[in-house]
Amino acid sequence: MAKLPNIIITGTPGTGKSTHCELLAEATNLKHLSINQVAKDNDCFESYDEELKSWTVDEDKLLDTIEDDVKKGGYIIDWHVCDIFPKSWIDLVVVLRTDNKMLFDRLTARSYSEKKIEENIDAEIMQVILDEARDAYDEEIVIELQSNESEEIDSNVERITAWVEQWKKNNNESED
Ligand SMILES: Nc1ncnc2c1ncn2[C@@H]1O[C@H](COP(=O)(O)OP(=O)(O)O)[C@@H](O)[C@H]1O
Repeated sequence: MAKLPNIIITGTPGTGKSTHCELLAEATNLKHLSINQVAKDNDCFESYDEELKSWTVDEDKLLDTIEDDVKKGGYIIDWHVCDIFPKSWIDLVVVLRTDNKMLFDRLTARSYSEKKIEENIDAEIMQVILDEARDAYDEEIVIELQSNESEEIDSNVERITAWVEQWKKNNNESED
């Protein structure tokens, strides 16, 4: 069977991860793996933060749950945490970035608490996730893409799709 790459689409909540992942899954034959959904379906939650109204994920259990599938390749991993996946699983890391004002509007529309909005906006300003991605993976596989306008969604998806096609050519030569 043809080999397929694994891609992480990451970014602060509201930057457009799930929107990009859905379109990318349609454009390629990779599968969208929403880590929030996997954690819910497999009871990978550890503790609940009342103030932030969010769950902490049991990362070991989560990795055990997805390991056999993801190691085969062909997944688009959708999560705001990017640095827990073993380097050997991952071929490309896309970090989505959004202007603070737009991100504020998107998070407000989600009716997040003031504290949760503030924490996320601060994280975006400090480029926390981009730095985590750069620390965890080789520099050349981490790309930063802007996600402010809807036209950018299309061009980002096109660009990543082209990357997938090239990866497939480079990694399945002997099967042609
Ligand atoms: N590049 C963009 N331009 C315009 N709207 C966007 C863009 N990216 C995301 N959105 C909108 O922002 C909201 C959050 O997007 P979503 O994909 O759910 O983000 P995430 O999965 O990162 O939390 C959605 O309403 C989506 O339509």
